[in-house]
Amino acid sequence: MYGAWTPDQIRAAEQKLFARTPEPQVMRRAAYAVAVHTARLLDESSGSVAGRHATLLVGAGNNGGDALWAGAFLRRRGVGVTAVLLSPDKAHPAGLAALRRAGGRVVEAGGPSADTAGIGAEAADAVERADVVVDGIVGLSARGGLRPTAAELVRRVTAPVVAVDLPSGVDPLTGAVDGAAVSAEVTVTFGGHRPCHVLGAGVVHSRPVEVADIGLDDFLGDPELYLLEDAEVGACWPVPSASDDKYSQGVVGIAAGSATYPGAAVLAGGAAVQATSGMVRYAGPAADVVRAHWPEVVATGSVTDAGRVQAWAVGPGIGTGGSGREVLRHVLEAGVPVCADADSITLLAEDPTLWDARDPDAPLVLTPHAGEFARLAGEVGADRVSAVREVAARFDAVVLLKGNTTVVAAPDGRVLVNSARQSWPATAGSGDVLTGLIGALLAAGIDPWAACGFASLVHSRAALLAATGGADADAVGAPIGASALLASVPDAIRAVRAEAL
Ligand SMILES: NC(=O)C1=CN([C@@H]2O[C@H](COP(=O)(O)OP(=O)(O)OC[C@H]3O[C@@H](n4cnc5c(N)ncnc54)[C@H](OP(=O)(O)O)[C@@H]3O)[C@@H](O)[C@H]2O)[C@@H](O)CC1
Ligand SMILES: [K+]
Repeated sequence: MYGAWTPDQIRAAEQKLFARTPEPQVMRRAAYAVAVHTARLLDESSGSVAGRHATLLVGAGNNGGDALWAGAFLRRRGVGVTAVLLSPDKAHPAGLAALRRAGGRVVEAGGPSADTAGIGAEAADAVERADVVVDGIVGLSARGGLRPTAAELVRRVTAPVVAVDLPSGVDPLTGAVDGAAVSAEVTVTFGGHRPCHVLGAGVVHSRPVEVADIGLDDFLGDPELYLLEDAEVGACWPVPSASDDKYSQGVVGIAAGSATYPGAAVLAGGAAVQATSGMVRYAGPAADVVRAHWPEVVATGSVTDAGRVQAWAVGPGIGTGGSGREVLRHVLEAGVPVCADADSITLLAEDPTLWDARDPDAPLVLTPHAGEFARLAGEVGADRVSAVREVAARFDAVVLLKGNTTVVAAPDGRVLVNSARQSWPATAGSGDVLTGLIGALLAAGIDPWAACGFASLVHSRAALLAATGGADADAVGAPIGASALLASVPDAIRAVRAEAL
């Protein structure tokens, strides 16, 4: 598990670090890491370092200071460096002096020669002939979208970009992008990830992210966001031991599907079958169809005669009418962990008396997509993390908000995110598979917050495997349906378990 810290948390840690290590020394360390990664990128993209040209886009604060110092270090490797100053009066004085001492060139972004878009001839030329661009426009103090001159310069960049701390134009806290934003080839950050590296559009704009050690770790404290790694999911994924039988590994009940929509039952039930070796019971009108697809499932027509289970997964395809309502009520009264998805979320939103059926001691997991979330608690908005955290606390439930970045909040405020690295899971029925996975993990006794994290990671890996045939997020893939995703679940589990060895 690793973390991401908010700009406020980073700043608080930074102040403590400065009491131990003088600020200029910290900046030089950060800038040195930027220079190392810039030289590496130059080497990779153009085959050499000395004799190449780096253009620094320099804003008004310390982010620009980092870029200027990095430019000074690059000069020592024989790189030609031009700094383009967006706010000449506010450019970091010590960084500017260091670059000039090292023989770097400094030009203004605008000035008397500016074209109709506000870009001076020298700046336009520096951006055009760069072999690499270092983005020091703005970092942790970014507010709103890029200003016009910065946005125009960014639009003109064609060379690979090293983003300092975060790609300019990406909101540091939410990862949202409003207008132009840098798309980095690599982002070099300091001490730990920022939320924008792991949320929303920020993931695509910043990756891969290199975290440089500048001594900040000692002061960071608990992160705002947690992220799981394949190896720990693999290490914790429940598999049978020598003493296990079908009951000891947890029995999950699937209450999904209908005569009109049997597919939801087949997908959710199939996911539960493949997630663990525990037993799967199905209860609902699609019993025959489920049996035909998954003979190992013990299927009955109604939740009232389903038998004992250690967890329920309820909702996909049950409808929002009276029968769906009674199914949900029965499941909520059962006193075992429940994963409520799809129609059950709509039912909870439309009929608040259903909450009264809930056993307060039994964990509840809600897995809405944005539309279901809006029905339950209003529009998500740009700050998805805060919105999900608030709803988790309000309903005393673990809430998993689906999306390209899945956000999972526990009632105590802990938030876990899973960045899918690609969008292949965005297909009909994919959510039903996720629900089955979570249900099986709940039945196996996994903590609900962790179960959501494990399931969403394996779910996104399965989608990637199904679409591309491998684990490379940048590989060429073909569109998949949920059945293909489901069929890749065992391979995805094997892959994460292999990482744990
Ligand atoms: N903590 C760490 O780990 C370390 C941090 N370090 C570095 O410090 C950086 C933070 O520096 P910082 O606080 O000086 O602010 P920064 O982000 O450079 O912004 C500067 C100014 O830009 C402006 N501006 C705002 N929004 C804008 C927009 N949308 N588009 C254009 N301009 C915009 C606004 O100025 P204004 O023009 O409004 O006066 C703002 O004040 C951090 O990211 C890291 O690189 C390392 O050196 C050491 C280790
Ligand atoms: K930046």
